[in-house]
Amino acid sequence: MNITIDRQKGSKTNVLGNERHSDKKTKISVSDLNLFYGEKQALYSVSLDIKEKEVTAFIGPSGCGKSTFLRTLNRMNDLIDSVKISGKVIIDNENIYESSDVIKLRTKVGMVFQKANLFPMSIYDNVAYGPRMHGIKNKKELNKIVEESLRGAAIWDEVKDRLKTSALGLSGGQQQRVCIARAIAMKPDVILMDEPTSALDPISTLKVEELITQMKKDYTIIIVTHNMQQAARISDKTAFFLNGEVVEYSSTDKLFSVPQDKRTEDYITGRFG
Ligand SMILES: Nc1ncnc2c1ncn2[C@@H]1O[C@H](COP(=O)(O)OP(=O)(O)OP(=O)(O)O)[C@@H](O)[C@H]1O
Repeated sequence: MNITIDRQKGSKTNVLGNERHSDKKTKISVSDLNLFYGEKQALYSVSLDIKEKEVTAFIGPSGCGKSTFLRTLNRMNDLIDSVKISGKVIIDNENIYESSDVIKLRTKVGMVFQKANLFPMSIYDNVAYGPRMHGIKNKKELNKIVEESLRGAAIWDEVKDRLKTSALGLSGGQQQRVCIARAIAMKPDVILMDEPTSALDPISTLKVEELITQMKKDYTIIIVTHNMQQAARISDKTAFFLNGEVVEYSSTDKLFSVPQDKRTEDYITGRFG
């Protein structure tokens, strides 16, 4: 496969991968992270830093640990009994595995899944759900959060006249943007996205990609994708995973134009995976 780097406006790196804006703060620092499902090791000594207000993409063949790693960043793997984790994940100077406040963590680090998973309720109630659970009852305040979140997810104009109708009546692409609005409503710093466009048609995919590019001015975004063109289009940094290890991690331009590792080159040129 030939990867053409078709960067959208706002690219922060040049072709050689030299950062033009290297002043960004590290938001997440992962060191020596190992993860086991029972006896089976799924992540091997993963260490990487993620900068704030950038888009970071994880690519790699099926089963290489991308989603597992993504889920370590807001402790979603805690929900699986057999999981054992060692190593550190530091977000804003705090090791998230040493803090007991998982609810606070998942508010700060929101998540959008592969398939839109809206509740069978109105568009309004879907977006207001999280804030209500956090005790916000004031109607005016909720209206403001719902509008701001839907605007932030670039779907306000499409749904503003049908906020009280079922969210499940929207198209798949619209539903996915409402899911993004639902994540935004919790005012996170970081949004994890696990293959958010894999169930969408090309036009909806493009809308979500444009949205991600706009959102990075406010959020740190980490996306798992099978689509290398997508990683090339929207991410600032890319990590290539293989068999539970990070083989290569660099600016997206550099990784796709001058990969340093033969395995990365083989993968991005379609020799395997
Ligand atoms: N809940 C689980 N219990 C046991 N093993 C699991 C579980 N989830 C994932 N695994 C295993 O861990 C490894 C990594 O899986 P993971 O889903 O993280 O890979 P991935 O790169 O995201 O794959 P894909 O691209 O197909 O989604 C695989 O071998 C998988 O079978």
